[in-house]
Amino acid sequence: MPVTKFSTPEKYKYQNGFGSYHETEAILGALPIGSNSPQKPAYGLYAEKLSGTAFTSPRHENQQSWLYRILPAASHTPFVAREATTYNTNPEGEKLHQIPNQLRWDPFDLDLESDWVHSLQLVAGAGDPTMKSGLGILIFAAGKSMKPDEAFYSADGDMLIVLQHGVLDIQTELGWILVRPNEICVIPRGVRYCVELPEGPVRGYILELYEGHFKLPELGPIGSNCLANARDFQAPVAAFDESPEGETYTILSKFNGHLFAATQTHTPFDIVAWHGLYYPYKYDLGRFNTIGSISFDHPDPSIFTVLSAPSPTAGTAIADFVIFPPRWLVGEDTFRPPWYHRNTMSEFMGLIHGDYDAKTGGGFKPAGASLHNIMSAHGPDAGTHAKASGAALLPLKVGEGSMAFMFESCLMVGVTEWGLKRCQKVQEDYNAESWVPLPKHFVMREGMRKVSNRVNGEVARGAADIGASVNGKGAMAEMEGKSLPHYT
Ligand SMILES: O=C(O)Cc1cc(O)ccc1O
Ligand SMILES: [Fe+2]
Repeated sequence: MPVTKFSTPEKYKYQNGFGSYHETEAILGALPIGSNSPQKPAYGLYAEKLSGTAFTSPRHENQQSWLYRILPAASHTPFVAREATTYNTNPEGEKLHQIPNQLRWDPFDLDLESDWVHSLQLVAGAGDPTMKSGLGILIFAAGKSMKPDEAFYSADGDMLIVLQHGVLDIQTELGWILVRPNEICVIPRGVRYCVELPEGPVRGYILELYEGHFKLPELGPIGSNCLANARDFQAPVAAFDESPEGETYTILSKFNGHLFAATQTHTPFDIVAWHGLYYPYKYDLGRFNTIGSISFDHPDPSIFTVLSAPSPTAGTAIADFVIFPPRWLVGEDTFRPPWYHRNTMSEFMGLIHGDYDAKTGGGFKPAGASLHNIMSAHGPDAGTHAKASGAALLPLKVGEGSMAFMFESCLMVGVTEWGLKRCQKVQEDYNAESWVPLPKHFVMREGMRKVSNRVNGEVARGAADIGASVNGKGAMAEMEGKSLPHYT
């Protein structure tokens, strides 16, 4: 018998705010007042708590929600393993390739045959969901809606979904979320959902965070606004279905990367009201208030951080989600693209649409990806360098119609067999196309003196000429009366 959905027209309503305590009811009076678990909740509903952090997690990190539903989530048959030999999104099950090479992938194919659950492919990862450590990077490409009698959840982590193509209409236990191009959404660990594809095939990237939760980055001297503003994050309002007699529903669980299924005779989408801090949300990347240098030099890309999942080390993220939106470049006497770089963090990049200003050679395409792992040298390709070092430095808008992004992690990211081989998208000529052609411009000419900076404690002449303070005094004095070129 086909499942009938009785969702209310609340489908496209949201409540705004990041980390806000939300409360919502689809029937007036369904939320208890002044207590969480009354002896008899209104309308015969059951109260159920969904904990996203330990009970004893400090107040500023504690995330949980109270749900008021027709039947508790526990009312189902035991889970049984499904597709045990074929389904694997687990870094432990796959042999991860830890390699120092720069990697770049051609666009991942659309897949018309798969639904959301079966479209998930682990491309890279670090850590282990059983230890709640690390992260997984997945690609999804689906062409079919999940069945209306199915719901899926991941016990492994919070999923940050970066949509590259299509539209996701996601029915979650806590309400509906419509994800459109240039929007992202986060579905927390354990929340059950069903993905419908109202406009055909979808494709994109997922960062699954096995530990902690995403936060807005600190703003430091930037002040109290800019980057992603809290009010632009949108959480669903409660919306529920009722289950007609005789229907069976399947709950699919991703548990340590493997798939399990249980059945129940009532819809999992039966939450009439909820309140709390643990809920799915979406964000339109177009609302990001991008900031940058208005004088000289290219700042660190951390100024483009949308969301950050901190590690216990201050300022060091298990994963940062960073975007490169359209923006003005006005830097004077500045090489404007990203500098050449080796990083203690790993950098996985993707492109939602348009071009990325560090790679103009055409090899980094929408729906493709790149990985510059820990200390893997990278930077602008030869063509970009030639163009940018000779360009007239007029104000320039870059990235018009573009959106590149980066998952940056303090962890060494391993690449799966699928990511390295089976997907057949790895570009063999990435280095050869990008950096090997870089010409050498330096020529040792007559009149250029090789000096050592410090000879018997005295400042060497060559260093003083460029204004370096070699012995902590003296050299800067020579600068007096001179100004740096960008202020002339
Ligand atoms: O393209 C990259 O590698 C990402 C990146 C962008 C930037 O503006 C500065 C540093 C950096 O790693
Ligand atoms: Fe980089």
